[in-house]
Amino acid sequence: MFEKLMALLENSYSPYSHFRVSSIVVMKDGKEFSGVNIENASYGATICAERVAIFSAIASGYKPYDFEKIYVLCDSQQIQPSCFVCRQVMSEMFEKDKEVVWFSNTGESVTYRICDLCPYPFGSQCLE
Ligand SMILES: O=c1ccn([C@H]2C[C@H](O)[C@@H](CO)O2)c(=O)[nH]1
Ligand SMILES: [Zn+2]
Repeated sequence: MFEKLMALLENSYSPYSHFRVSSIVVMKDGKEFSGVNIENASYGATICAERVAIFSAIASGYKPYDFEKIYVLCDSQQIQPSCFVCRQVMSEMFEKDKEVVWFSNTGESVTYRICDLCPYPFGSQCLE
């Protein structure tokens, strides 16, 4: 997975931050979807790699809880965390015991459960 994520970094469109991120989601049926961060001159229009990967799976017809695991690589020697917008999206799409793996560009990784990264999530129950 680390090698795939490193190769995927080449697709990152990050001319403003020069901070490249790649992500791969693995579905319960084994299918994989890729994402990279895609920036914009209107900075707020930027989207993170994690959400591109997750939304790509949804656009292909997958549903919430079809997701098994998400891998993320930041092009940094230190392991970097996903932002809280991505965590919010993960918490809606993944069951709470599923795992997120964050890699540095040296191949080091840490693994967390979604429920530990999103301890008090805003969810559909809040809208009832
Ligand atoms: O969870 C995150 C946080 C940031 N980025 C990207 C967005 C932007 O292009 C760059 C700097 O914030 O990193 C991600 O891809 N995922
Ligand atoms: Zn994010």
